[in-house]
Amino acid sequence: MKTEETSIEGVIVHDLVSHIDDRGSFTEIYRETWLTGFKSIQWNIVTSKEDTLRGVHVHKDHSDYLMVLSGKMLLGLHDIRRDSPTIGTSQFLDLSAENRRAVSIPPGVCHGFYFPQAATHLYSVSTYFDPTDELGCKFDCPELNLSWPTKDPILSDRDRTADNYSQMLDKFYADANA
Ligand SMILES: Cc1cn([C@H]2C[C@H](O)[C@@H](COP(=O)(O)OP(=O)(O)O[C@H]3O[C@@H](C)C(=O)[C@@H](O)[C@H]3O)O2)c(=O)[nH]c1=O
Repeated sequence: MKTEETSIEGVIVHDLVSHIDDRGSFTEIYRETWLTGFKSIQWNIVTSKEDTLRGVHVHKDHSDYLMVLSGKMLLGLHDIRRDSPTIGTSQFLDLSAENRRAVSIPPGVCHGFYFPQAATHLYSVSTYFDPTDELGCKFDCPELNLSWPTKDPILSDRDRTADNYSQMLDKFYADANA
């Protein structure tokens, strides 16, 4: 397993190694000794229909470690941490069943998951689910500087009626006491 830094401090790409043989493949997806930056205490599996977008969300407490098991995900990232050298930086990463990349996302890095085709992803988190740690904004807020390849994706009610960017920042900094 090889890790790569990204243009956002603390977002790490883990290139997983697949062992392929006549039967299929075998891939280690997590070892406690890998530097995901946090201890995973909850694991989730999520299916999404074609043209679904989840997010954009940001967490004050928990980190995410995610990978795609089938299909593709365009992962949009945007840093709002006041103490980060990469505050304001945005980036897209491509994840797929084929490229076997796992990504660690720390608190304070906004993220949205877009699925151009039906997909299943697996992710772990560093704290148990807490709805009060689920801040976010509308996926197409211009301040995110993320040009999604969709204008009208399938969204949850929460994401469709989410805050605008400045409301999200106000809540994040108030909640984070940053
Ligand atoms: C996140 C979560 C949701 N749920 C429930 C709540 C709800 O009924 C259903 C769907 O939840 P949501 O609509 O919040 O799922 P979703 O919009 O996919 O939320 C996720 O989005 C991505 C972008 C992230 O950043 C994740 O951390 C998480 O916020 O599952 C749990 O039971 N446990 C959990 O850990």
